[in-house]
Amino acid sequence: MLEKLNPTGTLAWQNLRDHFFDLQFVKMQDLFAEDSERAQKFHVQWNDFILDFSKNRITTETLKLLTDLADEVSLKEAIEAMFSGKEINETENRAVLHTALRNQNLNNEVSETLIKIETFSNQIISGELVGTTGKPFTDIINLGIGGSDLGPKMVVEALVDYKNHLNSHFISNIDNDTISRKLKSLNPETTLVILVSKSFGTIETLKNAEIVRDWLVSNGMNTENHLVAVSSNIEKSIAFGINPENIFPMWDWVGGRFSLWSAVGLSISLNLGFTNFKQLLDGAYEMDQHFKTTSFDKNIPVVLALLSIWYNNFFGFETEAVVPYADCMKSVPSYLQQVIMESNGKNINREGFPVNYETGTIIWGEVGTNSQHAFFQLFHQGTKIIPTDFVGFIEPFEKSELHDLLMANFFAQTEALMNGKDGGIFAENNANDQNAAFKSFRGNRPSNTILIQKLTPKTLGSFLAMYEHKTFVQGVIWNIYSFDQFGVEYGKKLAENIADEFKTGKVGNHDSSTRFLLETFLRNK
Ligand SMILES: O=P(O)(O)OC[C@H]1O[C@H](O)[C@H](O)[C@@H](O)[C@@H]1O
Repeated sequence: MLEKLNPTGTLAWQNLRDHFFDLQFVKMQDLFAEDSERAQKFHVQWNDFILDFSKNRITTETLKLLTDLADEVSLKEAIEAMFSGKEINETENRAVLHTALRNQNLNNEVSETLIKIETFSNQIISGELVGTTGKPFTDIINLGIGGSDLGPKMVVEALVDYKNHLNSHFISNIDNDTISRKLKSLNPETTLVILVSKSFGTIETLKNAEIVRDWLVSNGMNTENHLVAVSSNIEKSIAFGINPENIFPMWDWVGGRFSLWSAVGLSISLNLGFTNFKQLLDGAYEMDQHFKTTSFDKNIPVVLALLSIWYNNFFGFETEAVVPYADCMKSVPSYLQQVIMESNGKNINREGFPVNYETGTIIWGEVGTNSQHAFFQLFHQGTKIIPTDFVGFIEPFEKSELHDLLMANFFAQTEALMNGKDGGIFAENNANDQNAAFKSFRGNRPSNTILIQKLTPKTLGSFLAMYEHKTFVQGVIWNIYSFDQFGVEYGKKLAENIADEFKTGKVGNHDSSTRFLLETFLRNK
């Protein structure tokens, strides 16, 4: 399957370590001054994308050594193993084939499901399929959590300009106040509910589903007309009362956090129309081809992954940020948190031993310019360095001068982070200002600029696949399994035990802190 190679034992890693000692204090300002071709050397132009990665603490030698590392850990073979459906999710004995969902030449069940999604979406959007009382649907609730929520929610929000008349609602958490507030605002006659759960065993989704089912029934609705499910567990979906006709399948070879391309994206297709959903898949497919066939030094996901490894494993920068300059992309950071941190938050290598190097990066972010007015102070002058992906679009959905102002900020930030101001606190020209030390900053703070022509279903598809593949590359290099999530599952189990204790009112065997808290909760509720 995937090779089991400790990356720190490779020749490339040793070379990178030596190279790091030479480069650790290098200033990007000097690298730019020395080489007028730097931006030319360190950028990739592909389809509607430009990745400018020249504002990083790298030289040509760094990129060479990083791609050597990718070669030495057999990244090329790993990519082929994933795309060809080998069981690279070895801890769960599963293939990892979300890429097959965007390649319709491959798989019959995928094409059949796509046709089912298309037909159903058209019938709901046109009003051909109606609720129990004969009224067309106006509102769609997506009930799911984690990968069954974050992806579709983020896409529907990001592509708001492509949305049709249907109102979309996403309910994920088991917060009674949220769901009851939401249901009070909706008309059951015109509400369609999609239960999305790969396992059909996630307590949050099942509890919320029961509440919504009761709401429909108590309002005289026939649930067959209002409830559909997306799940790989057909039996449990039927047992819950979903008409088999209304079940959209998914498969164990699609991980939850990679599932928006499957029927989990049904709410995308309903809210944006099937044609746009298909465009999203096509964009991802094109990124898949780029990832599969392009040499590593020009391969966008690979370059992003290698840079992130350079900072995480050699400079020791623990977190990285993503800052999209488009309000509608505000859920992108939380979506990426699941993709990246659930995948690579692992400390056991593929041989089953603890790793002795850093793995999963911490990803966070917020839209620009809002983030500039919130946490960018620390980016510019804090003691920590946060490598940041700046994501911006050349064209807005509607032409406007306001967009130029937004993008002026976008470019200004990466420039300021790299160049700094007044040459740092010891610069001579600061001598006459007693506050000079506070006002100057050293710069040399790395960023990637991801400049995309326009936010469309297609470019969004490519953009999301780009981060999926970045995550995959990092897992391969770190010699960890990126496609299981046993940590999350353990937390679910403990919550179930405590919920049982609440039912009996008896606190079981816990550490003294947990016991104290549970007893206090039970006493005061
Ligand atoms: O789709 P479901 O089976 O309900 O799972 C929903 C979520 O559950 C857990 O949190 C997993 O760690 C996620 O990867 C998954 O997306």
